[in-house]
Amino acid sequence: MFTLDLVRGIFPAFRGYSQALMIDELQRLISSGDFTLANILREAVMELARMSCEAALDIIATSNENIVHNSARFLVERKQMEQKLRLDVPTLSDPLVRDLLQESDAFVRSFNGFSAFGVFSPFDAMRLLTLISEVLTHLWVLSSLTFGGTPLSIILLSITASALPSILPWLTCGQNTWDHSDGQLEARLTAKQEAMRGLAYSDSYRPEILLFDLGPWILKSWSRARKSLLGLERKQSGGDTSLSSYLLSRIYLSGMFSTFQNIPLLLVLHSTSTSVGTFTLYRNTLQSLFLTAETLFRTLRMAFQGVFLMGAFCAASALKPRLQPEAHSTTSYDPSGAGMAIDVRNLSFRYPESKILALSNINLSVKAGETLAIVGYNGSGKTTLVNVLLRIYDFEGGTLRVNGVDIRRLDPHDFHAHVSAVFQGFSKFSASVKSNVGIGFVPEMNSADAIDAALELAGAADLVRSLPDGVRTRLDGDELGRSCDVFCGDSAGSQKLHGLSGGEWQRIAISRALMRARRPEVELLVFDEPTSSLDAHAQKHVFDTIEQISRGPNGDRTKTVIYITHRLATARRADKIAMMDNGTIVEFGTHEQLLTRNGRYASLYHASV
Ligand SMILES: Nc1ncnc2c1ncn2[C@@H]1O[C@H](COP(=O)(O)OP(=O)(O)OP(=O)(O)O)[C@@H](O)[C@H]1O
Repeated sequence: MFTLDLVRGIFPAFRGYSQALMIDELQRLISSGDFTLANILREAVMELARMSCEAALDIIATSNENIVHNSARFLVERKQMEQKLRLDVPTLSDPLVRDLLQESDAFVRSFNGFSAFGVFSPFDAMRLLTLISEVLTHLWVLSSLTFGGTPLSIILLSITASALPSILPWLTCGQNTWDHSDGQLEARLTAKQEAMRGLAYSDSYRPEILLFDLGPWILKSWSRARKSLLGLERKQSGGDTSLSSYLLSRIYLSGMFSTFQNIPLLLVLHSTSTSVGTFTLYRNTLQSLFLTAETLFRTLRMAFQGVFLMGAFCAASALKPRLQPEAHSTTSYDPSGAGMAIDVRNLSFRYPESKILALSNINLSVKAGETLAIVGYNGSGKTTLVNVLLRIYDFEGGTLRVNGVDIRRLDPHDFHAHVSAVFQGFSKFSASVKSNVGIGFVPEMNSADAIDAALELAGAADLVRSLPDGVRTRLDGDELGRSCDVFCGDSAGSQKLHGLSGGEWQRIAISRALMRARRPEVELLVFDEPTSSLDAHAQKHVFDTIEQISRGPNGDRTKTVIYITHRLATARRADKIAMMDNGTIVEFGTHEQLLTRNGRYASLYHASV
């Protein structure tokens, strides 16, 4: 590629030189009176042959460059996506990391084309080579002409004529020559690719992406759309057209006609000894030199920015997720078969850039298979606590042990494989019911039986049956999901998005959690206000289901369950209750113990029943 790019830089000067020879030949034919159509045709055929050779070389260089460029683009973009999906919430909360990722993203996007986004990609460095070799050959041609005795008047006339066109582009706007064929497919692929990128970059979806381990699936879907899009772009840029039509398009017929435009001039000057070919070559070379030098200067300026952004990309690639333990201290989750035992001592937590602790002095102990209800006033820290327990956030002080092991020694991916949850701000994707539920357990995402079973357990089966297309009905999701179809295979044409009520969405989210909650390896189920929008019947159904799936075939508890609720009549079903206030657990015990204590829980309970 380096060699081809260097050689391509010589083409323009060579082209000008060849055309000058042709003009000189025409001048000689006219001067000598040997001016026949056959001779003219012979010259034209020779020029055509030269142009064909140049075009053939150009085709090889362009297609070679396209292949290398597209592969590099894909690899760099994929690495960026991979990196983004690997990073956890604490890492992404760091403003320095965010800045670094933004610069790294600018570097990745610079691969989309020369000077796109005003930045410089490594491929522009290749063009730098072409530009340098072009400038050098033009200079060489000019010096050989100048020292070959070209009259001063011709030099001055040439400089004036050459400077004008290089000023003109500043006064005019570029034309958009984008080909809109395949526009629909391109729009769909772009939407899919951007939606997947949106998912990877979204903060609001991140808890579910981490918990349900959606990273590999997002990366795969993005890769598929990206690859197709790159193929389409190649087709649009002429990469897939037939060789003959491409060859014709690369032959500069206009250049050839401009040669013939000189014929009247030749007729006027046929008696003088001045070579019109030399004059044309001089004028064209100067003109090209001006334009190339201008581009070279612009490209060099961008090179500095490019180097800086490449540094950011390398630094971002080396970032390590903060929750990832060091390899030497990592241990794997040891399932108890009876649920997850959780022990929290003096735990504290602070949101990034916050001065006050959101959680302080948290102490609680839940035995394997027990049910814990977390209750308390708004803003008391309930959601924050479960997010720390779910390893979405790291804690600042204290200890958190699961099955007797320090949670900081567990790989978050390993830990999350044993957990299922419904988050308070669960994601609402503008996608089919099937996809919205299926992402709860990606390996069974396409299993109709698994999805039906999850819907049945969550009490959402009747709701889905009443939808126009059953599980294939596309739902009207939240902001990101609404802007485009985020799931591969969901693009059922222009099917209208179907809206759901808050309670109906909640059932979908519960079904999503139940996709994996039933699995034997899952030992902890967390529900953050799972039934806040459900009617009394639906609420009972959900809690009966949770009770049912948390027990094995012989009725023994096999999963620990934690749920947040404002309905204290529901909380009393739990083995233990944690009453939270102002970021800490102020009361902890069974329903009866807390009532006997006649504290804050008792007063809240009496107020609610
Ligand atoms: N991302 C955040 N950054 C900074 N502070 C936050 C953030 N999220 C929550 N907080 C603060 O942490 C405290 C606890 O919030 P949390 O959502 O855990 O309360 P909660 O008990 O779940 O409330 P609710 O019952 O209303 O759901 C609140 O004061 C809240 O403002």
